[in-house]
Amino acid sequence: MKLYSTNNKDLRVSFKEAVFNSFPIDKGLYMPVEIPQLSSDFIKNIDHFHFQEIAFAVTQAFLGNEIPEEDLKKIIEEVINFEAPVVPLSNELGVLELFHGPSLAFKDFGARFMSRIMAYLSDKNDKTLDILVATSGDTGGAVAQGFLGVKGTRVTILFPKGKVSEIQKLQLTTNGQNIRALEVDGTFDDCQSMVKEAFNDPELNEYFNLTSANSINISRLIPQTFYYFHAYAQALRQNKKSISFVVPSGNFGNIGAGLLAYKMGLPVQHFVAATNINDTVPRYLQSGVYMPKSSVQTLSNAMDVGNPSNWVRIMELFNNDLQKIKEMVSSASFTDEETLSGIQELYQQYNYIACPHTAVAYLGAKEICNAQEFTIFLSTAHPCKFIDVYSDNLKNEIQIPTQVKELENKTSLAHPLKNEFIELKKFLLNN
Ligand SMILES: N[C@@H](CCOP(=O)(O)O)C(=O)O
Repeated sequence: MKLYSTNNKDLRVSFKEAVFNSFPIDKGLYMPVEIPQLSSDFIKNIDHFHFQEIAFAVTQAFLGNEIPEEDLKKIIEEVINFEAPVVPLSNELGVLELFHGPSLAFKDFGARFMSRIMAYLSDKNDKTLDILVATSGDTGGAVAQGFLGVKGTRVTILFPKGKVSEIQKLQLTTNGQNIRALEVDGTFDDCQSMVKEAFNDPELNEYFNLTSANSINISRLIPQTFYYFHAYAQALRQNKKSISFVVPSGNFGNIGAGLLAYKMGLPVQHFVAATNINDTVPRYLQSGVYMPKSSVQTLSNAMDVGNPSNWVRIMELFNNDLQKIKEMVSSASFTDEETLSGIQELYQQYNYIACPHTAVAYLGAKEICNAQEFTIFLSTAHPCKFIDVYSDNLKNEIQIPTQVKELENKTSLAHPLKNEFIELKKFLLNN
């Protein structure tokens, strides 16, 4: 698999280089030179395959023989060891639950795949791999779980002070071992831009073997395509042939993966990117002017992103043709008040308890849902991660999984960091 940079179409790097360097020096993002196509036979019969088989076929389409079949199968079996069910709510509406992994968020797919791929591809004699990750809430916990105790790696998580939920904070800050957390006095966008700056800093690159575990890294995107194919397989089994996806969107890596799956041959009618009031993309699709804004805090905190990294990849998938994008993707934003009514409505109408991000996706789904097709909205995190958002009657109904109960007795350790790149640099050089 060869990749180019969105800022330099002539550049060619290998998959291994893209995984370990993650962010091209020209500040673009890596994209596959060729989008692999899955055969129409495979797609037609996809309902005969189980999740791991689908994930294997998709990865092999990208990587060819770069990883021998037996080794790749083993990696996939380890990564995909939890379910991603499509739960039907009605004839027209289903919810794809992506929160059954260890950190209770969809980020587990990407983080688990990435940690196994990095361990497999790294040269044993390489110096420690320093993984930097910015999080608005969910990525950090998944990456911590994915890399905890992985030899030869050290993870540094930057998160915005006071802007993640209590459970998310515990997931980020109680791991110890090779995982450390920096509590930044700023927003997620500040954390993300500090991390990006680190990749372009000559001194840091001389001392450290730096890479990213955010969705700017292409190895996060590949595994996030798996569940779109698997959802389609499940829809076929439920006799639904025409489907659309509604994706709660922050950094746009999740919907980016869905659109990649579509470009690989997955039959999808339409995508909706549902956002909270951090609405850079909905505004862009409406006005044609791309104007990122500083992110603001909302109840769906993992989507508090003002400058979504992956939008450039989506543009690239459609040859930067805004009209073509609009034919396939629409976008809508919702306030916190609407999100809370979405949560209530889902509970009252379907007896379903959704996290705030999922509720935003549900509101987006309501806008396009129709009798001719099956609309699947993605549920990206378990509601227990946002327990303070719910009214008492709902709170009491939320089952708390063991991994969350276990967090309660752990000690939280985070290093405070001013919102300045030089502070991050000093921390990295001195610790
Ligand atoms: N929603 C994210 C923000 C980072 O996004 P990523 O997909 O690039 O890792 C989070 O929960 O941290």
